[in-house]
Amino acid sequence: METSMGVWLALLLGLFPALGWLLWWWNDLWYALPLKFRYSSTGTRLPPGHLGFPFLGEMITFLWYFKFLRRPDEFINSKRRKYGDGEGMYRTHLFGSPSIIACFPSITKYIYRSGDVFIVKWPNVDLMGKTSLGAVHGKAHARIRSYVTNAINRPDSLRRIAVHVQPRMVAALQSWAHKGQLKGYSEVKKVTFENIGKLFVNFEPGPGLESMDKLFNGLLKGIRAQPFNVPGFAYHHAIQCRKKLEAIFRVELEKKKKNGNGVETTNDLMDGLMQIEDDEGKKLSDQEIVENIIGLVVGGYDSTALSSTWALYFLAKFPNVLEKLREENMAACKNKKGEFITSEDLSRMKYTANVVEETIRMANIAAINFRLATREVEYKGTNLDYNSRNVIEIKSDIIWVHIYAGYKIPKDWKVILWIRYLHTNPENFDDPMCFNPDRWNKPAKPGTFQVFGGGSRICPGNMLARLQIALFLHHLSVGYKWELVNPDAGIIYLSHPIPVDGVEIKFSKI
Ligand code: HEM
Repeated sequence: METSMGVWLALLLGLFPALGWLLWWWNDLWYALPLKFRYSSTGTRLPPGHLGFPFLGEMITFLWYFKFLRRPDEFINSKRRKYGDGEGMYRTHLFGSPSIIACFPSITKYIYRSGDVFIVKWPNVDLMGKTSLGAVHGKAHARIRSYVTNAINRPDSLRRIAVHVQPRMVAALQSWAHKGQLKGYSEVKKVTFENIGKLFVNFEPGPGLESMDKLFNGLLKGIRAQPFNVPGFAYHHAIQCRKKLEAIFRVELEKKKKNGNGVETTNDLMDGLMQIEDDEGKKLSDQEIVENIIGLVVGGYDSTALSSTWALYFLAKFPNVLEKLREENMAACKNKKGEFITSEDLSRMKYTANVVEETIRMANIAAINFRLATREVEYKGTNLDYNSRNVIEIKSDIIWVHIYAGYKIPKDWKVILWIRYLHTNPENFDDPMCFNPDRWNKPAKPGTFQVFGGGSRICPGNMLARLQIALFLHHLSVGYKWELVNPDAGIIYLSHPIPVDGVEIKFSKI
C-alpha cells in the first residue's frame, strides 16, 4: 500500500513539472518547431525568442512589464539581454497570434516600406468599420486616403483649420482658469472633441456632443479589448456604442443630402467625403462615408488629446522649457493686435515645433503598430557584409562555423512594430527619458522617429495633430501658468500612457 502511494506521489511530482514544461513550450512546439525543421536546410532561421503558453503566449510577460512593473521598455530590454540583438527581431506570441517583434530602425523601416508584403491588420478593426481608411487596401485605400490627406493635412487646409479651432481653445483655457484646479486630460479631451466635431461634421458643443463623446470613449475601449461579444465585456459595449454613433452620423448625412448633397453646406469633412468620385465617377456609399468619419474620429481624437495633455505635464516638469516656449510665443503675438496666430506664424516658430516633436516622441501614444506578413520573407539585415557576421566557435576541439543567412518572417504571422522602443532606446536618442526639445535642432537618426507609423499608411492626420498641439501650446504659454498637483504620480501604460491622476493641475492666468 505504502509502496503504491509512493509511486503515485512520485508520478504526480514528476507530472506537474512535465506539464508545466509542456505548457511553457507549447506554442514553440506548435508554431516554431515545424518551421525550424523546414528552414534548417536553408541556413535561415526564425528570430530568437519564445512563444509561451497556449492561447496566452507571452501576454502575461507583456502585462507584467506594462501593467504591473510599469517599466514597459524592460519588455524589450529583457529580450535583448536573453537572446542578443537578433537584428531587432524577436519571435513571440501576443494578442492571440504568433508574431515577430520589430524594434530596431532598420527592420521597422524595411517593414513599413514593404507595404505590399506587410499589410495593415488592426485588431477589432470591425469597430471602426470594414470600409474605413485603416481597414481598406489597394485602390479603395488610395482613393479615400488622397481625399483625407488633402482635407486635413495640406498647408491650405491647415491654414483654414487653424482659424477654426482657436476660439474653442481660448474659451476652454479661460474656463480652466475659472475652475482653478482640474484634471488636464479630461478637460483637454473636451476641447479636442469639440474641435473635431466641428471640423468633421459641423457639430456644435452641447449635450448632443457630450453624449457622442461618451459613445466614442466606449468605442475606443473596445478597440483595445479582447473581442468577447458578451454583455459586460468592453468589446460588446463598444459594438453598442458604434451602432448608436452610426445612427447619429446617418441622420446627419441625410440632412446634408437634403441640403444640397454636401455641395454648398458647411464644408466639413463629411461634405468632402460625399463629393469624392473615383475614375468612373462613382461616389462613396453612405456606409463608407459614415464608417470613415467614425474611423477618423477614432484615429484623431484621443491621440491628439493625449499628446496635448502630455505637453501640459512635461512643461510643468521642465520650467526652463516653458520659459523658452513662452518667449518665442510672446514674440510671435507682439504685432497681432488681438488676431489669432496663423499656421504661417507657426512655421517660423522653431522652438515651438521642437517642443511638439519632443512631446510626441516622449508621449509614445502609439506604442506598437501591427502588420501581417502576406508571404514568407527572409530578412538579411542592412549590413551586406555577411561574412563579418559568421561566427566561429571552437567546441571540444572542433571548429564550428555558423553561417549568417538572415531571419525568416513566416507567412501569416503578425509583425508588431515596437515604435515605443525606437524612441526610448539610448542608442537612438541621447538620454532618451529627458524632455529636451533642443535635441530637434538637428534631425533624428534615420528611422528612429516613427510616432506616426510609415510607408503608405503613415498617419494622414500627422500635420493636423502637430498643428493642434502647437496652437494649444501657444495659447497656454502666453496666457497661463500651472503646476502639477501630484508631481510624483505614477504612469500607467495601458491602454495608453498617462499619469494615474489624469494630470491634475492648479491653473491660473499669468
Ligand atoms: C499625436 C497624434 C497622433 C498619433 C501619435 C497618431 C499615430 C498614428 C499611427 C502610429 C498610425 C499607424 C500608421 C501605420 O500603420 O503606419 C496612424 C494611422 C492613422 N491615423 Fe493617426 N495619429 C495621430 C493623429 C491623428 C489624427 C489627428 C487623425 C485624423 C484626424 C488620425 C487619423 C489616422 C488614420 C485615419 C490612420 C489610418 C491611416 C491608413 O491606414 O492609411 N491620426 N496614426
